[in-house]
Amino acid sequence: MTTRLHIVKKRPDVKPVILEIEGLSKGFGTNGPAQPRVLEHISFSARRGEMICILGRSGCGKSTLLKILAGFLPPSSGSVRLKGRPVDRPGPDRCVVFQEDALFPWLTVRENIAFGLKGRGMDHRDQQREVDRFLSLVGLADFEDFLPQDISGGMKQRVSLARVLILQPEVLLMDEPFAALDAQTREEMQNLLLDLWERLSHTVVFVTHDVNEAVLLADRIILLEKDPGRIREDITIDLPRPRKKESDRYFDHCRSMMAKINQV
Ligand SMILES: Nc1ncnc2c1ncn2[C@@H]1O[C@H](COP(=O)(O)OP(=O)(O)OP(=O)(O)O)[C@@H](O)[C@H]1O
Repeated sequence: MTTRLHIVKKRPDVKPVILEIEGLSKGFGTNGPAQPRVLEHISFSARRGEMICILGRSGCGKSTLLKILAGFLPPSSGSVRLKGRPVDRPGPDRCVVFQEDALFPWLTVRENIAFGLKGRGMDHRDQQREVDRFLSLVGLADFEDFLPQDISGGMKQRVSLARVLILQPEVLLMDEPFAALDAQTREEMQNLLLDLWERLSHTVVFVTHDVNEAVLLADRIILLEKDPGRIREDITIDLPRPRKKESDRYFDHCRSMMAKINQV
């Protein structure tokens, strides 16, 4: 008797699309025919758990795009949908981290992280357990009683990350969150973000004008050109993780991306 071996090819682990941006344009002011559009015909989508970097020169509309995704600004035309639902206002399924920290100065590190959980109907003990988990995830367990004024810029950004991730958003929106930090702290924060992203599997849209940062972080880089802000290229970064900044492949990707950004 002969036995047949059926080799079943495993399907690649393709995650569902959760964020869809379609035909999005944005102008400010009167929007008359003479009014230039800041963003034009922006369309892309993000799969669950993807890390997407929006890369472009200053003034190309990166922050405007992020504010529209957050629901802080309406688009002039086009649509944003999250899990099929239109995004037309801020919501708990999207959280934003900005460059400048937005912590409550009168609350301790612990209270800042716990703040968003209030009113969510969570049992007090579960809340405290969750805060402990996030304090430890961002390495601030020993600083829980400190006020923001008594911790460094990098630590403030750790609190900012913890206080939004504890809310378990579908999408984390980040607008040049580490741009104001010194080089070493910035690298620590990039590694922390990657570590948290791998553990928590949220989708990230990260705005930056720093090519090295984009190549380090992104599954895909969406390169924007300016006047008007349009997608020049949607580039998959196929470098294995963890990425090593000293590797030849990382350096080659940065160089090629630098050449692309120099053309926009
Ligand atoms: N509320 C507003 N009213 C009018 N114009 C605006 C407004 N917000 C942004 N703009 C204009 O839109 C353009 C894009 O701004 P945006 O901040 O989105 O760019 P950016 O790529 O994030 O720049 P940067 O990297 O310098 O932060 C700029 O010309 C800016 O002046």
